[in-house]
Amino acid sequence: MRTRVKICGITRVEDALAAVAAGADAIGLVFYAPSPRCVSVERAAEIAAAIPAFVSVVGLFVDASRDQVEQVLQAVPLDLLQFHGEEPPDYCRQFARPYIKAVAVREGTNLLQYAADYHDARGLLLDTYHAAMPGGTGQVFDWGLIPADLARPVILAGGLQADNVAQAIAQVRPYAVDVSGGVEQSKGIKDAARMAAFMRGVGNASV
Ligand SMILES: O=C(O)c1ccccc1NCC(=O)[C@H](O)[C@H](O)COP(=O)(O)O
Repeated sequence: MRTRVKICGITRVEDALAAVAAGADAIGLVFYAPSPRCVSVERAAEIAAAIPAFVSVVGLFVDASRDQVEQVLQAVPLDLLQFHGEEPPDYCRQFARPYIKAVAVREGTNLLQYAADYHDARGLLLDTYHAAMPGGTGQVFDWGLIPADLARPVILAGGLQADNVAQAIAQVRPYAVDVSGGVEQSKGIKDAARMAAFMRGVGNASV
């Protein structure tokens, strides 16, 4: 099965359409005010309305209040929620949407325990730990820290780009890969040629 691809941090309709044209399976919308990739609810609704059938729209939150998530859900037809902070399992499963849980990985992170705790997550998104940033770091982590027998689908993130994604897929064999900074021309502005090159990199992976 081809490795699925999510392109995260989309802020413009034209970038969303370019991601779809390049072959992305999902796009991510960031609802986290400190991020340079944060979108308003109005902009998110506009982007989501432009996405054709069979491409998923994922809403990313970082330790948001329940009310904030519900307000977004009322205005934006999200297919999936991505929780990118310290949200506990009961928080993640209270919404009428499936979710994926991001984990900031570093030496000592017990991924087997995360897989058990978030047993109903549709995937664990493994991203690079950074003391000051919850995500979008542009940095790779040590893929050797990922156990081979993780009980949830692995979505690999962190510093992926066209020239390392095939190696990442060959080594980790994730269900999906997630990219943001590696396909941008500047923060929040995607680059159509880089997205296409990234998709070619995924296609070149031997698994
Ligand atoms: O993108 C952000 O600014 C961001 C801010 C806070 C939490 C999460 C955020 N992004 C999540 C992601 O898009 C993933 O972490 C991303 O795929 C990995 O980013 P990158 O290393 O730039 O590819």
